[in-house]
Amino acid sequence: MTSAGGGLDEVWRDVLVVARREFGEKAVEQWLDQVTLASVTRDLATLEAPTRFLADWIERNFGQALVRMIGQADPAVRRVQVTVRERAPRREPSAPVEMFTPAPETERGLNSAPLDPRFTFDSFVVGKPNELAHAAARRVAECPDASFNPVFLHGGVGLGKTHLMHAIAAHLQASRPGVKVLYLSAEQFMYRFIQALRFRDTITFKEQFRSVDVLMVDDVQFIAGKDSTQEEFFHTFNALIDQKKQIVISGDSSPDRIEGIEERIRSRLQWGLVVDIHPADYELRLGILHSKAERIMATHPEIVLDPKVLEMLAHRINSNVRVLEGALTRLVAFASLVGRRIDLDMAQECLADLLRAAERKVTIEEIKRRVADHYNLRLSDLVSARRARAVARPRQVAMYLAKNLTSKSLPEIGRGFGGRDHTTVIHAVKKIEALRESDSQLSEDVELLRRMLEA
Ligand SMILES: Nc1ncnc2c1ncn2[C@@H]1O[C@H](COP(=O)(O)OP(=O)(O)OP(=O)(O)O)[C@@H](O)[C@H]1O
Repeated sequence: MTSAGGGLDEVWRDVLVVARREFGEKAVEQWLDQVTLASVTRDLATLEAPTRFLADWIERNFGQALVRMIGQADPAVRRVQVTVRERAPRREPSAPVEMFTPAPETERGLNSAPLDPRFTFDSFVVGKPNELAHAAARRVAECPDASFNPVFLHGGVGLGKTHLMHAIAAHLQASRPGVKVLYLSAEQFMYRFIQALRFRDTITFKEQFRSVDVLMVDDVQFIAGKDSTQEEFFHTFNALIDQKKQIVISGDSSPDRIEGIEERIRSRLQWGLVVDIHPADYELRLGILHSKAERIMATHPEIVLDPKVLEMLAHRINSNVRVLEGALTRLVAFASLVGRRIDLDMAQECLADLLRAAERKVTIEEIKRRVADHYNLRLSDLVSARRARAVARPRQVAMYLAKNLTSKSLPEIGRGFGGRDHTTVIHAVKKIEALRESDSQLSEDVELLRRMLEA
């Protein structure tokens, strides 16, 4: 028989007809449809499959049957080998820039989501709240030897998780171009998985994911409640861990707090190093603002910025870094449009809505919940008539916080605590103010609660 040409195609078509009868439509569709008969030389039939995984699988599981089936057309055939089909020249995996460019849908290669060039270690400001997360990220970026596996970064919205993930990927890309890094969001993981299901190409999907050296999945909470995606993620995760490949994952809360995630995944996510990015404190917020302002000034020398504005922003906007950054960007845009110097007046005027929203953020309900949690009380205790110290003191703390962290009036606060009179609220506020001077434990509790509520 010839080594190429129409004869081979016909033989293969006949083989598929027989295979359909023997193995069923589904098996043929899933495995053999992707294969071609490339040559028959003496007793050896050579098939070509698109991937190594598929080639091995077919040789192992269908080899004997295929010898028999091809043998019906050419009785000389005694052996079958399945090789990997050469594709059109692909991107060289070691070409760093290319690795991070999104690929066309049709391409079978493995591509990271694009990285934001601004998200590097150089531009990441380190402070107490994020120093552990930063150290873990640096460690993986400099030495992805899976000694902590997986590394799980978690924290609230806009605190720098994605920034650190991109920084790791960018660092690896620059320093170890031979290492295959795949960075993508959990949503993209799901999308690719669904595409693979749709085009009945889950084998390629599996093979691609299992061939990376470093897998980075951002916002893993996205797969919560999505059963098949979780299942697939679980298998990918295990396969990579078994091969000692580094995995880095980020989520909006620690693995034990992500709802809707299977227990076995939760426990796997906790295997390695779980690090928390805490909300930025005043110093870190100010540091980040200074760093961003310096970068802006470097490219906009015409902008004049009063340093007091940065202090005011760091003080008043404590929701998250993204909002803080947005405020600065808005100021700069405004200043360059109207040609004004950025001082306190201008900032208050330009950011009035944002500053008001930042103040309104904490609610009495949240305060009560946090305080009840902290002191191990029921929410109803805080609005009850009970006067025992174990309940009355936390209630006073909650009122004090409501006075300081919300713009509610004293009567409104009183109403929020079981319809108490505004004089009770004044008493509570004064009491806690005085106790903060003398009782360090109470002072620490209040500070901790304040920080948690402002985060
Ligand atoms: N320590 C930091 N130093 C400099 N910039 C920071 C820092 N932390 C956060 N940022 C900036 O804040 C913005 C939000 O950060 P990022 O997108 O990484 O947040 P995230 O934690 O991934 O949020 P989300 O949960 O919404 O995905 C980014 O522009 C990022 O550069």
